[in-house]
Amino acid sequence: MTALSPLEHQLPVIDVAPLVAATPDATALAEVAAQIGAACRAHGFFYVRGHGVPAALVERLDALAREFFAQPEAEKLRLTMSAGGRAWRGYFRTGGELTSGRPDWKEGFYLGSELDAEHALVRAGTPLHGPNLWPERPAGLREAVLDYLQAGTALGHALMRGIALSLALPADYFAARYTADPLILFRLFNYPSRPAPEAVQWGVGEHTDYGLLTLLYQDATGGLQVRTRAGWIEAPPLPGSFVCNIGDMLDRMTRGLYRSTPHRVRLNSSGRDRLSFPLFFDPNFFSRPAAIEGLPAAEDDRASRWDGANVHAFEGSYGDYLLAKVGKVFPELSGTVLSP
Ligand SMILES: O=C(O)CCC(=O)C(=O)O
Ligand SMILES: [Fe+2]
Repeated sequence: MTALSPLEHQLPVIDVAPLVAATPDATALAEVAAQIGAACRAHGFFYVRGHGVPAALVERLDALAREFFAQPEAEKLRLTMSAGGRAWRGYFRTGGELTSGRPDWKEGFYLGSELDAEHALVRAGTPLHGPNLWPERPAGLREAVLDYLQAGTALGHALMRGIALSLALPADYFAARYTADPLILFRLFNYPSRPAPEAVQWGVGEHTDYGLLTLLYQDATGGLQVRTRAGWIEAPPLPGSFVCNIGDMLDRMTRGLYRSTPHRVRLNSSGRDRLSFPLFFDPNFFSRPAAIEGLPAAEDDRASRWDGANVHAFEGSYGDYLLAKVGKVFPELSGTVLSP
């Protein structure tokens, strides 16, 4: 593995304004699609700007999330994730998530599309679907999260149009098959600056994301690292942008052409909290992600994958894939959640 590079932006920065525009310009669209295609083939990671998510909304959510995490742990634990049942919503404390088999040094508040208790999927006990758990304080958090989910989901749809065009597919290729009703999961993370126990080496250990796209807001602290083909590089914060990365299902659908790229987060020793908010834009829970026709066969990359999985070979729905992963990450809950 080559040495880490200095803190500079090595990943491409793509202005996606033509994709989110109400009346897109065909030439500009083709140019953005080409940039997205090149970034996905080379890295599976890129920054997006011109995305249309208002800066004021992001700042509001950052301030409210900071206020939430600053509360005493006992207060946060009132919304503990175990109480959230199958919906996988709520708070888990620092050390409560095991991304790659070891505790991560972060605390998190786990959210997703807001479905009320009467929704048919919730009544049927569908895992990962349900009402969010909302704290009493800060009072504005619910509204800010819901606004952000709406804006982030719209951006996810726009980027998927760009990804379809970059593969010479119709712009609605993914929407027509997988994302008319996408699975949206969202987290507020805080990586505290306090020292971790010796056994804990990462804020988040090496992993890939499970679905289609992840849209990540990170504050000004830094710490995200990406494993490119040439070795680990930093993905430092770039104000006003989101980091976008490809998940396992897009790797599967493109037969490995668009790589689900491993990444991790350093321990935070900056002296202040590091906040990050990943929004996971994923295929519908019941859909069965299939390879796009006409692409060359995928290489078997199991040996180089963090989890040894073969994303090209599993059978079943996206929900099946996700539940198998999630049960490993939160062992405390797997018994309750995975039982019928
Ligand atoms: O916090 C970050 O910067 C990245 C988090 C992440 O990789 C994830 O939640 O999948
Ligand atoms: Fe991730």
